[in-house]
Amino acid sequence: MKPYLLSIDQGTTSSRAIIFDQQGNLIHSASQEFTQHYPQNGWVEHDPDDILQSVLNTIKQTLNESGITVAQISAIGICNQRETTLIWNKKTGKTIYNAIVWQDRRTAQYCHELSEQGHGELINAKTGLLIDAYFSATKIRWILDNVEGARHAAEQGELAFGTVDTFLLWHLTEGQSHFTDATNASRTLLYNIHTHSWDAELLALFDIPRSMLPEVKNSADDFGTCHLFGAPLCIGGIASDQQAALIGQGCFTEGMAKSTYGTGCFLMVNTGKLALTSHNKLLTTIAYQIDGEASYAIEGSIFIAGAAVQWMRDNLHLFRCATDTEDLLAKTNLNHGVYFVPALTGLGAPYWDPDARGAISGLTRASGINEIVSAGIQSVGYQTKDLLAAIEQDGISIHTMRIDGGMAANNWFMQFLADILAINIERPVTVETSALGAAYLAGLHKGLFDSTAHIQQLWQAEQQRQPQLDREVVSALYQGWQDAVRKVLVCQ
Ligand SMILES: Nc1ncnc2c1ncn2[C@@H]1O[C@H](COP(=O)(O)OP(=O)(O)O)[C@@H](O)[C@H]1O
Ligand SMILES: O=P(O)(O)OC[C@H](O)CO
Repeated sequence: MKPYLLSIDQGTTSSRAIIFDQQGNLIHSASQEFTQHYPQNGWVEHDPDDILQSVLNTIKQTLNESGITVAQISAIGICNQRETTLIWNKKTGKTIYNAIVWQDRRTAQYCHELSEQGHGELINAKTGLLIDAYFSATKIRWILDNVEGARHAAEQGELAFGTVDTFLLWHLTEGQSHFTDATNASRTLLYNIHTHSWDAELLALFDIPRSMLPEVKNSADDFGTCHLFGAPLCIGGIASDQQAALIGQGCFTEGMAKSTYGTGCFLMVNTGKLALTSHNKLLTTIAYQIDGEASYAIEGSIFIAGAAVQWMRDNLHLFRCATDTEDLLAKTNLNHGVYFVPALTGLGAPYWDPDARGAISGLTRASGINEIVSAGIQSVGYQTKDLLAAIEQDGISIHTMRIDGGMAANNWFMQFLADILAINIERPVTVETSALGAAYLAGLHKGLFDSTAHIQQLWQAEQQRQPQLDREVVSALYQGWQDAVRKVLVCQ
């Protein structure tokens, strides 16, 4: 009997290994943070060894602590921070450069040139994405152009590229599997989301050899076998973390929405079989691919959400622990007039301004720590409202949104979201939704779940919040936010 699923959630700031049962209950988890490297202004890197070791450590820890044996695990699911780019030697498995993280802005100038040259429309039509340093392609190109000998080695077919899923898979299968899934492929700027293939024209544009790229599979598929933990373990599911959260939140029906509040915030709406094109700078992306059939989502991506809380904690030392913010917020009126625009790594959707930088405005002699912290947390709600407005302008209306991620644990924030967005907000019992989504995919592959409808029924609300704040108050607060954002924008 193999009643459990093991999920790996390799995120931006930490790695987690979580064991779930077949009802989607979290049985045991282990997590490990790792170091962020900021070698230059706007650059963000991870040591590939930290990524790998933290994953292996947490798997061992969760197995040891839970007492669950490998023989009781049906399959592994992997979900991962998206877009982050790694390149390694196919023979040795050794990476040739650090992982360039999704937040890294080093290729912003090159992206600007591509836009100036008029490539935006073609790229958007094929990939559903916009030209931005966020995605993998320009990071791959940067490594090939800046690491000595890399381009030559790539042209000789000696190098492999992967997003974090592919990198982990390579090591978990000891070099046997060079695969990714359609959701991860859809974040590279190289994958045609309509023809479901790596796009020759885009590979030529970015000057990236085809031989580096992994084979693209379904999100629930046979990704290989891991022999590292004493007995063979099938790897049966892979999805990028935000798409995995959509799955873990049971958002399989067209129009269902989730928003994940981790380092950044990623709001996704399932658009079913329709790859809807946004006219408001949202992304079109593959939500999941099962049995050869892709479902799509429209997405708004905010680069700094929980990271603003982290920054206020670590750089300004305004509180000791993220959970302390709730007490502080409970004591603070909403109408303090302070706005914090957390453009610490530029602004994502719907502004896409890599050169915008953060600002705190509206300070008076009455302002203090409480007001600044409140402004920081409110900024995540306002940014979500910016996304919701763009989604509505694209013709989609949302009445309920399911939330998850570290910051979703904050009850004050949850109520503020309901108020400022004027929609219902729901939080599930299992907030580790990305890991859960990856586990579900692995379970689907193994036949533990017979359909996505089966998975959808497992979702349970832990808390629901309705809007309470007066509309005029909401409108005045949001107006103040829009004024504050205008002041930091560089690309108008
Ligand atoms: N109670 C809280 N209130 C506000 N923010 C929080 C709270 N708990 C955690 N966070 C924020 O959530 C983030 C961690 O969420 P997580 O989902 O683990 O992120 P990631 O997967 O990006 O590493 C941190 O940036 C942290 O500041
Ligand atoms: O690791 P997270 O949870 O911050 O998610 C990061 C996103 O996948 C970036 O696109």
